[in-house]
Parts: sequence; structure tokens; C-alpha cells
Amino acid sequence: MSFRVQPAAPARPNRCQLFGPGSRPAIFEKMAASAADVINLDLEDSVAPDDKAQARRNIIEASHNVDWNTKYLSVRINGLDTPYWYRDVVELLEDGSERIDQIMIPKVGCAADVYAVDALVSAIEAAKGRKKRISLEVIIESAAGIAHVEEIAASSPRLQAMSLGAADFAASMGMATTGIGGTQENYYMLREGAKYWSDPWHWAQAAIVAACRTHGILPVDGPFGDFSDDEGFRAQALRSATLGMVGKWAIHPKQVTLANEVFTPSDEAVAEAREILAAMEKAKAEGAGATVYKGRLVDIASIRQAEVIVRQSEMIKA
Ligand SMILES: CC(C)(COP(=O)(O)OP(=O)(O)OC[C@H]1O[C@@H](n2cnc3c(N)ncnc32)[C@H](O)[C@@H]1OP(=O)(O)O)[C@@H](O)C(=O)NCCC(=O)NCCSC(=O)C[C@H](O)C(=O)O
Ligand SMILES: [Mg+2]
Repeated sequence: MSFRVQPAAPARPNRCQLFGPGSRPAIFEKMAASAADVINLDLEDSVAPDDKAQARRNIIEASHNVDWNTKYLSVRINGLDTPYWYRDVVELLEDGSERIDQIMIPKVGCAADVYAVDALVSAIEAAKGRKKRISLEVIIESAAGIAHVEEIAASSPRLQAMSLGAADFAASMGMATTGIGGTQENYYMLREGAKYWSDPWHWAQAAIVAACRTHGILPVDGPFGDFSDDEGFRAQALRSATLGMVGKWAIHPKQVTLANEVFTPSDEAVAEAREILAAMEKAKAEGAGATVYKGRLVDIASIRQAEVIVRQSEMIKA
């Protein structure tokens, strides 16, 4: 480990972030009643330009009137290249209730984007005497965002989470696909006439996880567009979890259960992690730093791996 100890990410469950357009208040109660850990009310791309102002009012009203229970309540504002974003922040924090936990900034391209929102949020919090400190989350969904991912992860003490937005990311990168996440038909290796599909999102996800883990931020996988494809969603989510991401967006309520299942360590995984910890305790008592568990090497690094699973499980149960 470096002399600079890796900071821990916020200790709150973030297995599923359920999205819904701010222009569709009829679904707000359903979102609040869902099993998602985080609710993202959207002012950005799921809201038509003519509906932006009303969507803001809907979200402000819902922050007062809907029982969000234990949900982490986040609002996605419009991008910093639009005329909407500053009014999103001002109206949400001047008129919205203290129930709002977080602001999500889309299409972040550099640390200064986060700085701008942080400055505005800080001024409004002070002016209005808001008690709860608003946290920030960002979406990496452009070439600039992924090129500057590490400086973005380091940009603000308010920053808690970072997601990959596969749709805008693909557009910004000029990727030849209209798919949002998952397997892409033309991204394959060929061997002896057989096709082996590879994962075009992998490198961006790995870059996000590394930046997030360096700076104590929650790495999150974004949307999977085809909500009729449960197995495709599950496969994408399993890859993300294996890489170190803590959760995934749901753009339809049926994806919530799938995400929760994948990002909750299974009883078997937790039992195995505890057995590894016990095996290492025994090894330590015998003066050894390594031992054999089920025919494979476990050593002091295995303790850290097992602790990730146990900690995640305990945090979700708490
Ligand atoms: C995708 C949808 C437009 C589908 O809505 P709908 O046609 O109403 O679906 P269903 O008829 O199958 O709905 C079944 C029941 O579920 C309720 N419902 C629908 N959506 C939600 C929701 N998001 N949360 C809670 N409940 C919901 C319906 O009312 C039905 O209820 P009932 O009648 O009582 O049975 C819609 O799901 C939707 O709008 N989804 C979110 C879209 C969104 O927010 N998109 C933005 C995020 S993705 C993105 O921005 C891309 C990203 O930035 C990137 O670049 O990658
Ligand atoms: Mg987007």
C-alpha cells in the first residue's frame, strides 16, 4: 500500500439507482416504494425542453410531499453546456426540501465542471441556511470525461459517486452502435471461424473504478437500455460487480430486483469469505502468512479481498 492510504467510499448501499423523468410525477410514489437504494429524478435527457420548468416544480413538490423513506434522493440536473442547469440548482436548493440528498451532474468533462456546481451549491446552502450538506454524483459519458476521469474523481469533497453513461459515452466516442450497454454484435474476436464477443465498455469501467477507488468514490454502472433482456442486464451487472462497481442504474422498475441480486453478496460468497478469514486467523496463530484453502493459495492479500465481501454484506444488512 502506498504511504497515502486508499480512502474508503461512502458506507451506504448503492446497489440500484432507479431513474424516472421529472416530467412524470405519476410514477414518483412508485419509485419511492421500489426496492432501489437510490432514486434519480431526472431533469436532463428524459425531459423535453418545453417540460423542463414544470419538471423542476414537480420534483420540488415531490421533495416535500412524497415519503421517500430511506431512499437516497438524487436529482439529475441538466448539463453545463445548457441554459437550464443553474436554474435547476437554484430552484431545487432554494425551494426543495431538506429531503434532497444529492445532485447528479451529467456529461462532466473536467474537474472545473464539478467545481462550478460545488460553488453554486455552497453559496445557496449558506444563503438559505440549509442543514443537510448536499452531495454530488457525476456521469462519465464523454471522451473528455474518460480522459480526465482521475481529476474528476478528485474534484470535490462533496463527490460520492461516479457512473458510466453508456449511451452518451458511445455517441461522444463515435462508437458504431445504438446499443446502451451490453454485448455489441460487431465487437468480437475471430478464432478458427468462431466468434468470441468482447466487452467494449470494459476499459472505461476499469478506468472509472480505478479513479473512484483512488479517491474514495462509489463506482456505478449506468443504464442497460434493453429492459426486456433480463439475462443481458444480469450479465452486464455481473461483469461490473466483478470489476469493483457497487451498483447499476435501473431505467425500468423490473431491473431493480436484478441489480439488487447481483450487487448483494450471496450467502455462499459471504460464507466463503468468512472461511478464508478463519483460515488466515489459524495460519497467523501458527506463524504463517499463507495457507491452503480448498486447494488454492490464500495469503494476507486474501484477507483484504475477503473483507471487501464481508464489509459489503454487513453494510447492506445494517
Ligand atoms: C422506459 C419507460 C418509458 C417505460 O415506461 P412505461 O411504458 O410506463 O413502462 P411499463 O408500462 O412497462 O410500466 C410498468 C409499471 O411500472 C411503472 N413505471 C414505469 N417506469 C417506472 C419508473 N422509472 N419507476 C417506477 N415505476 C415505473 C408504470 O407506471 C407501470 O405501473 P403500473 O401501471 O402501476 O403497473 C419508463 O420506465 C421510464 O421513463 N424510465 C426512465 C427513463 C429515464 O429516466 N431515462 C434517463 C436515464 S438513462 C439515460 O439518461 C442515458 C444515460 O445518460 C447515458 O448517456 O447512458
Ligand atoms: Mg447521458
